[in-house]
Amino acid sequence: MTVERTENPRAQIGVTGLAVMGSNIARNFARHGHTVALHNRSVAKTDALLEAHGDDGDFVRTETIDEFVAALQKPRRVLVMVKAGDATDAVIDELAHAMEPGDIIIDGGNALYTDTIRREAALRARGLHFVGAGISGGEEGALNGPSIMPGGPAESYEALGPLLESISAHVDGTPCCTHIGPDGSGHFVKMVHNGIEYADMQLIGEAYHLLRDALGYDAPKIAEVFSEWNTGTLESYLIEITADVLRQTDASTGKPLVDVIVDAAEQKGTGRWTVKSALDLGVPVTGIAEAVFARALSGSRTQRAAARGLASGTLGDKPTDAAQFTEDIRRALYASKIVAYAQGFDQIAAGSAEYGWNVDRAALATIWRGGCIIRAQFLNRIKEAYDADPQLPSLILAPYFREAIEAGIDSWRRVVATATMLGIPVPAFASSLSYYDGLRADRLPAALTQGQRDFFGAHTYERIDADGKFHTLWSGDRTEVRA
Ligand SMILES: NC(=O)C1=CN([C@@H]2O[C@H](COP(=O)(O)OP(=O)(O)OC[C@H]3O[C@@H](n4cnc5c(N)ncnc54)[C@H](OP(=O)(O)O)[C@@H]3O)[C@@H](O)[C@H]2O)C=CC1
Ligand SMILES: O=C(CO)[C@H](O)[C@H](O)COP(=O)(O)O
Repeated sequence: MTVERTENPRAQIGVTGLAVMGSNIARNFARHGHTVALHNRSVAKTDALLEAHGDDGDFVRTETIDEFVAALQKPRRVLVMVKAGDATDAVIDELAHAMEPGDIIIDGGNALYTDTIRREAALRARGLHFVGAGISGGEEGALNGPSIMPGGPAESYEALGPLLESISAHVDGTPCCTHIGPDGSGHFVKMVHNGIEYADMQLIGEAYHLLRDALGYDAPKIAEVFSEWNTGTLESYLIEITADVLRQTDASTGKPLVDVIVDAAEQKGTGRWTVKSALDLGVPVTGIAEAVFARALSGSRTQRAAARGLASGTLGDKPTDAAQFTEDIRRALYASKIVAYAQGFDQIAAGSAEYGWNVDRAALATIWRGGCIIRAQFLNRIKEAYDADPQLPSLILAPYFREAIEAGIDSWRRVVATATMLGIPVPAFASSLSYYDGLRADRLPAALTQGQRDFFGAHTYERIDADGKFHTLWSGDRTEVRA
């Protein structure tokens, strides 16, 4: 370990923002043999990191931004890991004043992609390279290998890629880091990653709810079910940690921890951003939207307290074959999960087309196989599907996923019907099934919607048997005219 205040530019990378993520990524860089300059607004965090983990590698301690920048080899590379929003702008502004043309600023926080587009343009005008990099993996991933989604100029990736790839997770020898595309693309795909994370967590939550309230299983028993599921097609980080959380006993009460945690889910904003962006792009991300709304409903504590005891209507019988119903839930979870990922990848395709990013969905699935929160066995299947057909209109149409859904469709319907009859809310299971049924429908009721729009607003409609737009003279003689 070298801990010093120096003007010698010997650090290969600087990390500013040494909270949970930044401190662990700094240690990860150091453990991979890179000399790391450390900076944090309050020096206490820098010193705490050096005190506890200075032996991890070669660090350069700095207190001010000028000192920090002076410690870096040229072209200078600084990773910013601070709170998204105003704090990120403040730090970038301070760095930009101290850095020189050709230097690279990487924002590894959960920035809103439109902020990244703005920041990239502003810094480019000053000759600086700006890389908005989505980073996923939480505390453990940051230390041992996250999934990294860097956007920004391609030439920045040439200077940066090997460094970032060295600290990322690796699956089958392939780094979980690749250049995503220009400006805001890296943060856009990280945002959608988090949206999918929300949907996946909500689906797991609904499965847990059904096992608890439809089958009467306690938390340790449900943990066993999730552990068993983690040996099959559902194998994933989120299923694995679900079993761990359910197995945890609360020290003060002796009860399962999950039973003493308040049932009001919080959110920092990336799921909400995903849905807002999907609305703007016109992409139906129903699973993600239901997950965001389910968290909002859970957090509506006053309304929930007032509504407790409202009539349920006549409820149905609980399933009698627990093993069969458990298998139904597993299949419904897998089918719904396929829909959630399909919708997320559709949104990425739409964002990529809108902004001209040319995002490679197979490459993205490849780097999500390890390191990130949504890492899962079935990302290999997603990669294969986009490798086979990069223009695939929907993941659901790829042979593997089509067959997986067909194998689970009867279970999926039973689960949604049973949950409805038992009064157990399953918004993500139900909306995913409705999406699937909507997508495969021969004829949707949208024809009626178009007729109504034409009636009250002369908005016109298309006909199935002729080209062009038409309007019916609803307030006249009701004959049809070409619009
Ligand atoms: N936690 C997680 O699992 C993940 C987080 N992220 C993202 O990574 C980033 C860092 O996350 P995390 O490590 O949790 O830390 P936080 O989001 O809690 O941010 C804390 C850090 O931001 C610094 N900071 C806050 N305001 C300012 C400011 N105005 N000027 C300078 N520095 C400021 C703090 O400095 P000080 O110590 O002086 O207060 C501290 O270093 C965030 O954007 C987050 O969204 C991404 C993936 C996973
Ligand atoms: O980026 C992440 C993982 O990929 C974070 O863990 C994410 O911020 C958690 O989101 P939320 O607090 O909204 O549940």
